[in-house]
Amino acid sequence: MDGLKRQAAAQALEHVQDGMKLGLGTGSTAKHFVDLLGQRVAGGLRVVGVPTSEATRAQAEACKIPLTTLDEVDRLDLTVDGADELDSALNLIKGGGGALLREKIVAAASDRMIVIADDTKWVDVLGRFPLPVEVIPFGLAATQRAMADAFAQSGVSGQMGLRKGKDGHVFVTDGGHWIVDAHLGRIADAPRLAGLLSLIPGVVEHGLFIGLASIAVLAGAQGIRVVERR
Ligand SMILES: O=C[C@H](O)[C@H](O)[C@H](O)COP(=O)(O)O
Repeated sequence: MDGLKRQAAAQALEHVQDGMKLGLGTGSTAKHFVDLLGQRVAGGLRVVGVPTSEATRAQAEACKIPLTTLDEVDRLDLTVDGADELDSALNLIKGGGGALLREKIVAAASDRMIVIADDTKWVDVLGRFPLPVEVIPFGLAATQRAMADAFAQSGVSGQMGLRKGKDGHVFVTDGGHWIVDAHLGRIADAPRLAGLLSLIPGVVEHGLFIGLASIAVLAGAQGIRVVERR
């Protein structure tokens, strides 16, 4: 699986040109991209990157990739990031690693977003992967009740769980928030659910990325498949 992730990352690297401003994704697939990009930078490629997490920042610094921020640059040319699930409309579930908020800010500030993944992430309908929703700790129960209402209005239901870290404590995001994972199974109308979740005051951001990805590079046993958003 790791080999497939690296193949997808290598293919995405072909879209990178000298002088580009890049969004650098987070997760085990994006990690390959940052690693390969670092090799190109060492070979003379000139780019600047905006990392989508503290983990990616640390990796990029170790690879000597020049970094910037969204305060210093206007738009980014391209973001390359992984996904937990994607469908044929190139709508995504992201946030399995807890980086969804910065990932979405960076993707939204980019002219293009390329999603890199092994082809097990490709699904007919989003939702088998639990949907991460980043929330403010204050008023958690009220936020979860509002989330349950949003689920009902968009025709889905399921258990919600507050994410815990490996140490058993509540997982805290880079932004200091918590994550509720919603086990919905099948999200028939992801754009509608995305809109409803965005209206809830205690929800900082959710892991549905609607209309942000322009290209998906999927690596599988049969080779690489490139899908463009219609
Ligand atoms: O928060 C994490 C990100 O959204 C990741 O891009 C996503 O979880 C996919 O990660 P991986 O490439 O490790 O499967």
